[in-house]
Amino acid sequence: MNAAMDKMGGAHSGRSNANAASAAASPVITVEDLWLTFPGRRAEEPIHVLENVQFSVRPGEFVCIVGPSGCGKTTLLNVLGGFVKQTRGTAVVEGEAVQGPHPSRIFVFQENGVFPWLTVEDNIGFGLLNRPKAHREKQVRHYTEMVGLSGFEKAYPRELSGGMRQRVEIARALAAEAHVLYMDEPFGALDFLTRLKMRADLVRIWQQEGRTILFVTHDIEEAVQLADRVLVMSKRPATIKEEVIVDLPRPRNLDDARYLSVRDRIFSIMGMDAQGGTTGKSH
Ligand SMILES: Nc1ncnc2c1ncn2[C@@H]1O[C@H](COP(=O)(O)OP(=O)(O)OP(=O)(O)O)[C@@H](O)[C@H]1O
Repeated sequence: MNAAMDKMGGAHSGRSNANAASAAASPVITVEDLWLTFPGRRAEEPIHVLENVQFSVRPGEFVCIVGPSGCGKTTLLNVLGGFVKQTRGTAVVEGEAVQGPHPSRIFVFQENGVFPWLTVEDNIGFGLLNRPKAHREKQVRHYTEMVGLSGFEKAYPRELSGGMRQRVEIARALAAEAHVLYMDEPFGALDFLTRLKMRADLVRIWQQEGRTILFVTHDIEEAVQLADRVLVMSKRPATIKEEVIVDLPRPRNLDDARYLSVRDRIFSIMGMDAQGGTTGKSH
């Protein structure tokens, strides 16, 4: 067991009973000694993106990944989703080494994930086309309501706001019974108020559903608002520099001194202050 894994073990102490139960279960995601280099095109040098990345995620956990722009956050999700093959190391999801995309692991991207030619209900039911009609309809009704889109079932994406389109994507992922949701800056294109609302709604939905979420964001405040645990990546070639447990009750109060303290700790790990300035040191 390496130092990063050791830290994870130590971090479990003092967590709630529910989290303690989750901690006892086998991890749903295990990444060990993961390296990835993209070959250089023509005369370009190869790009070393990931270096000795290791972490694990327990069932039902909400884990955020933050790190400097371009460090490899999306690439890491792409490896876990089976879209990109690592150069070395292992990525195991639900007990199986990742070999390629899998229907029970679903991506929610920043935008343009919904099918513009399908209505809201057909988008949400898309992952259930091979299931009996009655089951599909029940799931679609349930998740349409859960994400607050009742009344918009027959609307097309062009008739919806950006936040509503993201709700369709989230509902589609949940309806398809994805065990693991990979979310890559899903709220990055939304305005500030919509983003705040979407975060609160996502936490509520996650609490009801108990799915495992791995969520990439640039936004440290967003990570601290959402996550059980934040993995802080270093600059490229990226590794997990540190992981920070966010042991705060939900919904989280953004003025709470404990929230601000966790947030500032992550800024400090990244060598920044909360105003976006650099501190000149990172640990
Ligand atoms: N398919 C690819 N081929 C070659 N290089 C790639 C490929 N995909 C990503 N890269 C490079 O890998 C590095 C990491 O990219 P990635 O998109 O994973 O970073 P990121 O941390 O998600 O960035 P951001 O925070 O800006 O979204 C970048 O230098 C990028 O140019």
